[in-house]
Amino acid sequence: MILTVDNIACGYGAQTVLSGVSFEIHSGDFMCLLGPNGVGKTTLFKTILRLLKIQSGKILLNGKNIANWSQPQLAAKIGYVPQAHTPPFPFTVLDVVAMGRSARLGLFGSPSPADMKIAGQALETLSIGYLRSSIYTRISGGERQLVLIARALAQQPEFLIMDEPTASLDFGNQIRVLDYIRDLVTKSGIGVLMTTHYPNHALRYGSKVAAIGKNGSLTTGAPRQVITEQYLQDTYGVNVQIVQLQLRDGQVASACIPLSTQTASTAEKTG
Ligand SMILES: Nc1ncnc2c1ncn2[C@@H]1O[C@H](COP(=O)(O)OP(=O)(O)OP(=O)(O)O)[C@@H](O)[C@H]1O
Repeated sequence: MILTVDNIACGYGAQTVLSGVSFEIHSGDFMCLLGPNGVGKTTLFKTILRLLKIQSGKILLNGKNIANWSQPQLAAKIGYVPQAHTPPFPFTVLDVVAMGRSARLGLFGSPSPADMKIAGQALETLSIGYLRSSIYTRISGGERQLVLIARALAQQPEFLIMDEPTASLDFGNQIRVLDYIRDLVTKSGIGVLMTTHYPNHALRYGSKVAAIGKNGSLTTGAPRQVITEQYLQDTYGVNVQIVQLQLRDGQVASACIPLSTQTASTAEKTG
């Protein structure tokens, strides 16, 4: 299965946020999307999910334009993990996760016992089965994020679009969730597109990276080719060094170390 974003422009009303965006995600890809605050990552996601009207260009699944697909049709293929939010109604965690099943059923479909079982399994997979009867509005922000991931998994999609899924997680849960997503990609062949503000997450976990620069231009490729010291300096205005390390298990990994908030050129002038 291939998700193709073909030269799209997206935004709000007459205002264009991003244009000329093209990339492909294949089953088994773990693509990390990097870019500064406010550049348009969430806008792009909402456009792919057809929550926002596309301004121009095409989005294709296996070569088929999804422009006229119904939401349940799309939900059977693409799951979405939004940034954690507090909903107005105090649903139980299990009900929230079961909504992932309802997304596939349409507006009037209600989840069957089999759907509730899949929802319960999604909670167990993320080791949060103990939260199933808790009220969603009364759990922590990190727990809510895990519940939203479980909801997307219950949808059993072929692609998963995740908007900063680790943003409110503690260090341990960040690594557990990223490990879990990588396993899911490797074992089940699902394709993932995930935003992160951490270049190290993209270097360590991404099989591909799409990086949006300050001017809205998008570069895609292998993590080490796209995440360069120059990209990070130009985009975020920080002086960084990317180092290669041999890990205890023999693997070689790259990591990005911030040196200071001065750009390289400022550092040269003042140093
Ligand atoms: N509902 C909206 N109506 C009009 N403009 C919006 C709306 N939502 C976002 N924007 C604008 O669109 C631009 C892109 O916002 P978006 O949320 O896509 O950025 P982002 O890259 O996801 O940012 P962040 O990294 O901070 O989450 C911003 O300038 C924002 O102010």
